[in-house]
Order: sequence, then C-alpha cells, then structure tokens
Amino acid sequence: MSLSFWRYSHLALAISSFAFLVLASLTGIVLALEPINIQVQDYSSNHLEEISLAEALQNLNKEHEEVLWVEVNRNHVFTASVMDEAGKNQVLYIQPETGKSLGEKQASHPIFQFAKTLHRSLFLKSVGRFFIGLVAFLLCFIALSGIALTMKRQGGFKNFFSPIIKDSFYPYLHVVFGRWLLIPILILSLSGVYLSLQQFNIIPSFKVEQNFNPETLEESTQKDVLDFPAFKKYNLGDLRRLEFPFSPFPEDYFTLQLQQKELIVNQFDGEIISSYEYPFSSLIAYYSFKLHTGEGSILWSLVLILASIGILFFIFSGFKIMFKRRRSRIRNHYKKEVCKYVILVGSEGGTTLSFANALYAEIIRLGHKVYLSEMNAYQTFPAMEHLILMTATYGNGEAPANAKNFEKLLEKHPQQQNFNYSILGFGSRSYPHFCAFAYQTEAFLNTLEKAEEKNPLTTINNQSTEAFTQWMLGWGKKEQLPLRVPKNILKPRKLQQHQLACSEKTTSDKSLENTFLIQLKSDKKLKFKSGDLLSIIAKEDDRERLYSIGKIDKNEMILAVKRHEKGVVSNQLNNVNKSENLSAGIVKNKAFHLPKRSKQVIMIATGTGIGPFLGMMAQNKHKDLHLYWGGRTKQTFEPYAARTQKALANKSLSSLKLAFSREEQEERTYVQELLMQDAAFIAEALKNKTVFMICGSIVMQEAVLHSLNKIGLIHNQKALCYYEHRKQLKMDCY
Ligand SMILES: Cc1cc2nc3c(=O)[nH]c(=O)nc-3n(C[C@H](O)[C@H](O)[C@H](O)COP(=O)(O)O)c2cc1C
Repeated sequence: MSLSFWRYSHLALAISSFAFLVLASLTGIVLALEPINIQVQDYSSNHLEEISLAEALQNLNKEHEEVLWVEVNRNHVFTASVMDEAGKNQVLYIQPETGKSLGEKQASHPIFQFAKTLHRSLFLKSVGRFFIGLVAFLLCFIALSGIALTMKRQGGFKNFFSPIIKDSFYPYLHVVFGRWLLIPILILSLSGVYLSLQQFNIIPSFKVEQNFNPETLEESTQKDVLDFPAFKKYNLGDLRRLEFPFSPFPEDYFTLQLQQKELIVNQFDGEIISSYEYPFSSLIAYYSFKLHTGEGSILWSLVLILASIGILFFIFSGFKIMFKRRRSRIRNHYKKEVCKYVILVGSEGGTTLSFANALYAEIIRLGHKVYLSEMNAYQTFPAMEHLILMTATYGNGEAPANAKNFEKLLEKHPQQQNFNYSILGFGSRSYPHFCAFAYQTEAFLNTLEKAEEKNPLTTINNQSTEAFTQWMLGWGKKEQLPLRVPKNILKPRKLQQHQLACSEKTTSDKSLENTFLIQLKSDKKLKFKSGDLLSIIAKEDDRERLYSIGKIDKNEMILAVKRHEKGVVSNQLNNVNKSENLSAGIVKNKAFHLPKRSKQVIMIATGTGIGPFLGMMAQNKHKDLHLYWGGRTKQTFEPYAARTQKALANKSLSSLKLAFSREEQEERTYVQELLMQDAAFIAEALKNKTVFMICGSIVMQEAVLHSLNKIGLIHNQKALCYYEHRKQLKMDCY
C-alpha cells in the first residue's frame, strides 16, 4: 500500500479522535499512578509466593474471631473480611506472615475515582463508554498505521530499529519516540478495546460451572488448616480469593479462586471436591485489565505513563508537522493559461514547497506571471516558456506522493510550444539514492522534443537554504531576473550582537580573485569555535550574510572573504579600517566543528572555503590534520601561504596538497583529482573513521563527493552513504 494511504489514514484517525485521546491520556497518567502509589505502601507485599495459603490462614485464625473471605488483589495486597467478637464486620489489610491487621481498607482517593470515571465513561455512562471504546479502537489503527509509516520510512521491517536519518525536528522526534512507544500504545489500545467489548457484553463473560452435588457431601473429622492438601499446595501468589463456608454444615465448602482455576474444597479435610479451569477468554480479560491499568507492576505502570505522555507528544508534534505542510499550501495569483513561468513541486513534508513559494513570491514581486502547482498537476501550459521543477526524493529513490504521476502526465499532455526547464533536486546524502527522483525527472524531460534544459540539474542537501539561495540567484541571473534572497526562508535569527574590531587585513585585488583575509577581535569574552558562522546584517537591505569563522585566538577570529563587485557586506568588510568596529552575531554551527573523537581529519576546500580550516590548524594540538586546497592560480593561495607553512612547521598540519585549475597545462588540476591521486591514503582514512570536512563551492563539493564515493567503492567496496552514516562527512558549502 502506498505511503500516502498510510499517511492520510494516520492523520485522519488522529484528527478525528485527538480531543478524546488528550483526555484519555491525561486521565491515564493519573490512573497509572494509583498502582504505583499502592505498591510503594507497606501493605503491599513482594513475598506472597513464599507463604502457603495454609500458613496464612492459620495466622489469620489466630488473630481474628471469624474470617469471611480473603483476597490478594493485582497490586499484591492481602485483604481479609473478618468479624470481631462483637459481630462487627471489617475489611482489613493483613500482614500475611503474622495475620495481624495493617489497617482498615481505604477507599480509592477521590482524584483517582474522578479520573477513573472520566477515563471510562466521560461521566456520560453508556454513551461515554461507547466513545471511549471507539477511541481505543481508533488508537489501534493510529498505532498500526504509525508502524507501517515507520517501516516505509526505514525501508522495511528489518530496518525498523536501525538509526533514523535526521531531517526536520518534529518529524524526526515523532519517529524516534514512535518506534519505542508504538508497541506499548498498541497494547494499551487493544486491551482497552477488549475491556470495552466486555462491558457491552459483545464478548460474553463466562460462568463458572462446578460439577458436584453439595447434598452428597458428608461430615468428617475436622483437620487443621495446616494439613489441608489444597491449602498446602498453593501459595498467596496463586490466590485471587478464598470464600469461607457459610456454616459448619457438610453441604458448605471453601470456594478457592486461583489465577487459572476455581476449586471447591471440603471444609473438614481440605480435599479438592471439584475443579474448574477458567476459559482462555477469562485469562485474556484478566491480562487485558492488568496490561491496561498497570496493576501489579510498577514497571509496567511507568511504561503506561510514558506511553500516555507519548500520545500527548505525538498529538503535538503531529499537529506541528501538519501545520508546516498546510503553511506551504499553494495560492496562485494568475491562471495557468497566462503564465510564462511554471513551477511544479514534488514534496511530501512541505519543505520543498516552501522553497518554491519563496521563488514564486520573488518572480511575482518582479511583475512576472508565474504559476505554482504540484508535479501531479502537470498539464498543458499554453504560455509557458520556463518550467522549473523542484522535487524531493522518497523511499528507495522514489517520487514523493504528489509527483508519482508526472511521467504519465508528460506523455498525456504534450506542450505545443518550445520551453526551457530547470530542475532542482531536494534530498539527503544520508540516503543511498541521493536526489534520485530529480535525476529521473531529468531523464523523462530529456525525451521531450520541445523541452530544453536551461541549467544543469542542481541538488540541495538537507534543505540547505544557503545552497538554495545560491541556485536561485544564479538562475535569476540567467533569466535576467534580479531576484533577491527571500527573507522568509532564511529564518530571522535573534543573535546577540558583538562589537568586533578589525585587527589585521590583507588587500584584495584581481590577481587574488578579489579574496582577502580579515581578522576580527573583541575586547569582551567571545564563545565560539572554528566552523561557526559570523552573521552580518547589511543596513542597506536588512539581510543577513554568513561567513565561516576560523578561531585564531581566544577572542579573535579570521574570515576568508571574496569581494563581489556589488556585494554590500563583502565591500563593507573590504573597506573596514584597522581598529574600526563592526557589529556582528555568532551562529553556532556544531555540524562543522572539528570532531572531538576522530584523531585524523582531512580538510578539503576551494578558495575562501579555507577560512575555518585556518583556525582549526592554528589551534590544533593533537590531531592529524591534512589539507587539500584548490584555487585557480598559484597566486590565489598567497594570502594563506604563511599560515599553512607555519602550521606545517609546527606540525599542527601534517600535509598540504594544492590544486590549481588555471595554471600551465601540465600543472592544471582540481582538488578532487588530488584525492584520486592519493586514493590509497584516502581509502585507508575512510576505513579508519577519519572525518572529511569540506568547505567551499557546491560544485567542488559535488565533485569531491563523487571522488570519495568512487574511492570507497573501488578500494573498500563501500558507497559514500556508508561513511555518511558513520558521520565521517562534514560539509559547509555554498
Ligand atoms: C522517509 C524518507 C525517505 C527519504 N528518501 C530519500 C532518498 O531516497 N534520497 C534522497 O536524496 N533523499 C531522501 N529523503 C530526504 C528528502 O528528500 C528531503 O528531506 C527533502 O528535502 C524533503 O522534502 P519535502 O519536505 O518537500 O518532502 C528522504 C526523507 C525521508 C523522510
């Protein structure tokens, strides 16, 4: 069955029952506390199996005038109904070892009684019971569809408990907790359904049928209870209830209810007169009750509390996920017939759609007609000149639900006019088939005569807003659309602003590809690490620019910057004078810190991507660091040469390999080719859990990952996703 079937079932069931589920979970938490409360009190015993029924009764007889019945409840509490000399009847908690009273039996606390009635019937008697039963039934299906969704996500039952690939916060936690709590929730709901069916007599309760005639019983010599075979054989752990005979007449007897059967016991000699094994359905009812209430086990009560809290969390996170999807709904300004630009989206979680919405808003802002829809809505677009396809990949490299029919629709709706297309693939490198559906889409479109690919297919890893922005600005340039970085996808951050003074700066010029190094220092204590990002907001457009930080001293950092002709912040940094202050915030970027555990790290960069690595090598004491760097000409490395030479000399950098792409033919090479030349070393490093850190352009990242994948496959027979799973790849590319 398809992913969307399970997803919609899960969602529809949860929405239809969420109010009742909240109520049932909250009251369930309170009710699960009751057995814990009872079992931690003194009158609950954990040694019932060690005391035979005969001993317990003898002790009782010593202490009490007359006993009417004794009972051990599910919370291991031994209780007796006794009559004193004055004929007063009391129900007492009894210490089985002595037969002494531990106090009169207490009624349940009013809060538990209130929670119980609310939980069982919502104070609405049969109607309420019906609804609660129905909700338990729906909860079973919510749990089952949750299990199916998790299996789909994890790639089958075998991988149910393998590590979960992290995507967005709430979907990730929904699955993490779901995996552990789905089974207890399923047990909770199934037992709830059973109890409800029993209450409505849909599952009939059984009647004990003992096969004997009391009239035939005869009086005999009274034995001591200690010598009663039935009472010697069973202990208090086996006991549910023992009813004493009403009178000393021979036709009266003991009725002994054990866990599995009921016995009729002669009151004179203790012989078993008749026995009745409870039917299987009674055992199910008994265990359903225990499993549903947690009675008898503190541990299971705690699991039930966790499951109830889990249900509340799933409702909360489920709504968060749903609202995120709804937020990215499509609202078009123009009819499809008149639009020059058409954006079609393949998305399940809604993030791709929010990126598409950002592009849509920008095109609209520039006064062009654009139509946004899902890929399954492909049809004839008579005015379309540019088709932009933005699609995620799911499952085993498959299409998201709203793009599954795209291939068929392409055939069904041929366009009359020629058009250009650009494809943007959203995916995660943690999956073996990275952006596979985007590539499939490209293959489908390649077969169309009227369609021409305008830009090479671009992939976006882990919903990187930086990578998307880069693509969008590049695409806009080609289309001659002065697109701006959309504000709404780069979440505004509230960062503490620091005053940083420029302590050192190199000059940028054309021969250095307009790159320069700038050192910034704070008078006050700064908390940051190499790999964190410096956020500078330009006053001109109120938008944030991010630079990778290299930490070179306690409160001092270095940035490698490329000056863009019209770049607001890069020019501001380039023009800043020594000791002049600028205001900036620090964004933690834990994913790109030097790994704590790995002893060896291979750093790969192009151009200004070297920035964070300059800090890492400057502060390195114990790690074996290797740097591969690529630039256009030898000269472009000059700003970094002194620092890398110093690091090599003091061994904080073990090796340095440089690639220049615009030097003489024989020297011309790319950084990914350096890796291929060192394939044996790289393969060994991959095997030994060395971490690879990549910083620089997206194009270089793609090429480097391709080389690493190749080396892994050839030398170690392992694809790159294997190493990604082992957290050996850290990337910060733009
Ligand atoms: C269950 C599941 C399976 C996925 N499978 C793949 C995959 O095979 N290849 C890939 O590149 N990305 C895969 N991804 C990552 C998504 O494509 C990526 O997170 C994308 O940005 C989600 O976009 P959406 O929120 O618009 O659906 C998968 C994600 C999930 C949750």
